[in-house]
Amino acid sequence: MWNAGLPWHNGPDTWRPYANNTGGGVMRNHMPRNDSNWQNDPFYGRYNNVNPPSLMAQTFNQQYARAPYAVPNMNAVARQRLLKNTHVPGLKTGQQLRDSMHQRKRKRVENLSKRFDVAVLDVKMLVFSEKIELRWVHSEFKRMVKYDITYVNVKTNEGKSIERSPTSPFFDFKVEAGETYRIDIKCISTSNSEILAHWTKEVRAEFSYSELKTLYNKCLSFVTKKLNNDVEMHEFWMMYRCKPKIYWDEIHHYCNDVMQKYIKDDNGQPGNLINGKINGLFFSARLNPNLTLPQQSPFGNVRMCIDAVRLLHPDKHNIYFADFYCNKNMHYVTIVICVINSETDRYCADRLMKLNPLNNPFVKLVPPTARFQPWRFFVNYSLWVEMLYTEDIELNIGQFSAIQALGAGTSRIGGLPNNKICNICNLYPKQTSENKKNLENKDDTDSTKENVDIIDVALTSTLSVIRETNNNADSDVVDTLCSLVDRVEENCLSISELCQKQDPEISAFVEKMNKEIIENGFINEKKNGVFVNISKNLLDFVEDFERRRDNIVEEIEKLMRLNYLCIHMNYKMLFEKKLTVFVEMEEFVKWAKGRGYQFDGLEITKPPGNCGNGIYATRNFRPENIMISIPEYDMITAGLVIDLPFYRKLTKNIEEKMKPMEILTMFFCFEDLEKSAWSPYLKVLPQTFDTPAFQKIDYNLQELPLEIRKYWIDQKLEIEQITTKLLRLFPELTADKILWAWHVVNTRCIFVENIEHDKVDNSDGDTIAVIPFVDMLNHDPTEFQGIALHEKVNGQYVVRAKKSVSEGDQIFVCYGPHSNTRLLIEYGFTVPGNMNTKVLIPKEVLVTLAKIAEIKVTREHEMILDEVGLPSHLYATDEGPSWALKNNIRILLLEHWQMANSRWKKIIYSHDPIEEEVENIIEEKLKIILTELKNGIVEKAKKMPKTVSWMWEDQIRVCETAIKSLDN
Ligand SMILES: C[S@@+](CC[C@H](N)C(=O)[O-])C[C@H]1O[C@@H](n2cnc3c(N)ncnc32)[C@H](O)[C@@H]1O
Repeated sequence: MWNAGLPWHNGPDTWRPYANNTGGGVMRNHMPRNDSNWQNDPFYGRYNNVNPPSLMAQTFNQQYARAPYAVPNMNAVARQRLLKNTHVPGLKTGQQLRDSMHQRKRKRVENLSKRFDVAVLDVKMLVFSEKIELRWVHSEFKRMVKYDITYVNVKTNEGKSIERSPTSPFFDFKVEAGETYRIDIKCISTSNSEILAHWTKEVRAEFSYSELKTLYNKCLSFVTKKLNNDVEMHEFWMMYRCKPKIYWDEIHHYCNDVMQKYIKDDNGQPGNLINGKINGLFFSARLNPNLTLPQQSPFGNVRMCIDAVRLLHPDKHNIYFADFYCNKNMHYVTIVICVINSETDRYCADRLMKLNPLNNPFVKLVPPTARFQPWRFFVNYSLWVEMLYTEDIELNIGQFSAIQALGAGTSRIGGLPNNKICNICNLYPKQTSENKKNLENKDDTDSTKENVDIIDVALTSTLSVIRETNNNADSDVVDTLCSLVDRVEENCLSISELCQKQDPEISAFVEKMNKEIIENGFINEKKNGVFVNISKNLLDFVEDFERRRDNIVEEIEKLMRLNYLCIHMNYKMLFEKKLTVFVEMEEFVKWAKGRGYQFDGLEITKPPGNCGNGIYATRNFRPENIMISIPEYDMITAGLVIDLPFYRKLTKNIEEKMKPMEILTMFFCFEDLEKSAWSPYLKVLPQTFDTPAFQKIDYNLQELPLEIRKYWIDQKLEIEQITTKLLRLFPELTADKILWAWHVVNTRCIFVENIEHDKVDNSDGDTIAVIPFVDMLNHDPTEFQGIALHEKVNGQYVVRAKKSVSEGDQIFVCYGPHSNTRLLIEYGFTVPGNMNTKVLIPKEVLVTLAKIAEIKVTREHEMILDEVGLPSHLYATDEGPSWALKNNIRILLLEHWQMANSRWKKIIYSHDPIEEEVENIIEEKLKIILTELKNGIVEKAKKMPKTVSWMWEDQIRVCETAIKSLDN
């Protein structure tokens, strides 16, 4: 039976004491059992550390019985040699390397901060894995300054310097994920070159939260893609960690039997948020398809097993998603396990994606169904789940067994690089993200980077040959060999070396390896054959590579040439587009100033996110200050358009009058991008819109909340009617052009009371205008600082500051107290945490709910409800149900005698406060009504497709807030 009470081994090995193998001790107090009833015995669960028969692994003893030379003693020279050569994560040698790296980094940062003794610039920074955005406050230093920005990759020392004027206090640059950049911004006087202020920082290019979330979603779709969203998981009972014997030796001899966590290496996505940031110990829970523990590991020849519940208990641990990547064949997900409220837990809670331990597709815990039953644990097997436990672990909580090693612990110092080509797990797969770099290196032989992968594959297969060949070999020796192969690999993978065709180096390494084997006396009569085979394989590999290298390189070059062509074209297009956008905006600003628009202290910039352009303050404004002023004659109104010679002529034969919306839509359909007097303005207008109408999404009416249905129907009707009419009047137009023009007007027009015009049909009013520049202001329903008004006395349309505005702020206005559904349908965006969400309760629904709340509703009540005509609305604010809704309930609670002879009017329209007793009943009934309403919406939401379910969830939240306020 697997490790059940039998001694670890009977040999004279000195490291035995830490291996909890004596049959006693806290974790090992089980009795060896051979019965088949283990599943039914609660004592025989995960807590007593005995494994079900399906988990039984071969113990060391079993292996020992078959292979007399398994795990022999290692002589001191060999051990020394191994320590020197082998890179085993967690082993002191590697740790020292990393410690000194960190020390150097700290020193660098300290030195940097000492360099300048001047004011510190206030810089805000957004870090992504592919770019870093900087924005700084230009306030104290008035006009006569410039900003020098330098960024340098601290590893390669490559970087750039650029200069920025005070009107452009922002900059962004592309980065390599995982690389650290030193950024310096200096504010320099242009008159005497004195440095007035300075800011510097070393920043690692790593995932922003949204990037991590995208990676998480990619991982989710990877694990759910199969079998109609069924996640492939198997149960496990133990978590295990395999390492070379020397690793455990070291812990036993030098670390008091405490396995210390160590800094996470560079495995995985280079931009992940854990490499070099948190300490941990990797564990796995993956079993063979027949649920037995694997008998081989690439990480070492001794396996430590720990009861899963020790490392993974929802009361004690939080788990986080940290990474998703692949190395050619296998996809990996990295799950971080933290002791709740530990330092690492706090770090992870701020940066990583927390997983629900009871419900996630990677490592799932199932609570006991009865008392004394143990927790159950499941792990996904469609990808490799790496679990990083972030605390130290005492060796005595584990059980140890010997297994077959397939390697030395890692095949690269610092970790294996991920596969950057894979579309499944890369946010920016190599083909696209490295366009620029590849283009710049077009003729550089570095291009043979692809070679790396081929050689990588070849070496991996060499390793597998070694594994196969030396089935019975001493695993310490195999470890040494593997580490040497790693070193060969590390050397040959240097691209420039490879391209200079320094393959002899590989041969030199192989030779060196052979010498090492002989020097250390590993070879004796018995094993000679095995090692000759191994070295022969390596030599074969080198020769084979030599033979095929030219072909390989030629093939790759062919591919690269093709690739470059595409990359070059794409990059050129992208660059040209960016440049065009920039130039167009400058042209627009010049054009606007030329027409008398005033907007000193403002500039148009693209804010983060997907919201087009926005207006930013480049200086402070006080409340009431005018920020924008536009001559009123420049507002684009229906009256202005219809009087323009071109449109007068165009509409001369049209007898019917056109409405303002139709005229403005016609204007944006016909204005010529190049020849129009508004050309610079037309060029900065958006080409597309995110509204459902523009995206051609047709909602099923029944799936929309009542609150928005009418708005959606009306919008569709308006677009349909305007399209039909404009196509009839101007057959040269297309429906798509009309749709675009209608959107320009609808998303940008502003309420203005226009003077009546005899050629404009103002039967529905004439209150819209498109006002260039002002229409660049984005919406914020709560924090808006701008109030826009037509100041007729001054003949200007102005935007004033409602409150103080600081330099660097984006200026917002409020488009209206719109719910997110309305914002989406009308403007194509939503606002997180929008308090204007509204739940509409139509009269019929209110009456039905009132009856459920045992209110006796009669025809008379309904007639009074109709006559009073108050809407029954709920809003997301926590002030409770609206006065109107309460009043409607009050109406429904009227007694028959109170309604007779219009007596109800005195009650309902009275200014006296409602009596406390009545108020209490109203609230009691409202609570029942709203709870029923909420339950109804919850049921409805369950049936809704994803595209609209958020709308229903918003409605549920509003109901819950109202119910809660009644409770209070
Ligand atoms: C009057 S325009 C504002 C200027 C616009 N951003 C541009 O690039 O021209 C209205 C449009 O701006 C975008 N927008 C405004 N406020 C937004 C916000 N808070 N979030 C996202 N997009 C917003 C929406 O696309 C909306 O249709």
